[in-house]
Amino acid sequence: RSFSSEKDIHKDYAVPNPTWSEDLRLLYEQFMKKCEDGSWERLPSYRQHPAGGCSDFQARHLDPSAMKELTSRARLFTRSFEDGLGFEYVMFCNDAEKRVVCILQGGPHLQGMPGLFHGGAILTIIDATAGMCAKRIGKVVLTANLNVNFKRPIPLCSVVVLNAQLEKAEGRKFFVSCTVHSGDGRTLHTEAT
Ligand SMILES: CCCCCC/C=C\CCCCCCCC(=O)SCCNC(=O)CCNC(=O)[C@H](O)C(C)(C)COP(=O)(O)OP(=O)(O)OC[C@H]1O[C@@H](n2cnc3c(N)ncnc32)[C@H](O)[C@@H]1OP(=O)(O)O
Repeated sequence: RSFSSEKDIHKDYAVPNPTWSEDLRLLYEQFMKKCEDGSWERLPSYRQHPAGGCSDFQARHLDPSAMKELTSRARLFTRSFEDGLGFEYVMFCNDAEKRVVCILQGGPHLQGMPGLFHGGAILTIIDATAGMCAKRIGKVVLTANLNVNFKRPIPLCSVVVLNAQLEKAEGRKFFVSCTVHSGDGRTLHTEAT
């Protein structure tokens, strides 16, 4: 049985839904404004992304017969929650500045310590944002190394802003830094490379 209907799999989830808080909506509108002159671009997001450009990689790492069966059931991890319960987010990229920003509201199913965002969930969205920043340049990217400093806990269901910046490219290696700030920009919660 597939986990999602065809309709859900092909829906773009990087748009507001009724579970979004006022804070997330406001940030979304601010970034959509920045997209108007073409410097920033909103990145659509699906439960299953097409494997375009990955076929060589898949052939090298995956068993083709298992792959066929898996494909119908697979979902992007960050899009595998019901609306409002997990990661509610939208990414925006600025290719000239080699930056990707992710605005995120972490839902109640991402709890670690009571009332706080789970550290693994924070790492997940950092990995996805920094990975997307590298993927704007590389075709297929894998994380080789992820260093993180958790500076201040993130209250569950609050809104945060991730800022990923490509620092340098060395052959096929990309070095990306990423910070997580509170929605109002006052608190640095996490920094990673
Ligand atoms: C088109 C599809 C769209 C899909 C939907 C889009 C949605 C999101 C967008 C992207 C988001 C992605 C974010 C998620 C990314 C992940 O989490 S991937 C999963 C976790 N990672 C892995 O499973 C990787 C496992 N590791 C490997 O496969 C390999 O180790 C490697 C590929 C990383 C490297 O191996 P290899 O290719 O054999 O290279 P090496 O010769 O070993 O090394 C090359 C250079 O890299 C340096 N290096 C290797 N490992 C590390 C490390 N851990 N730390 C630092 N540096 C490392 C190594 O020293 C070599 O450097 P030099 O060339 O010698 O300078």
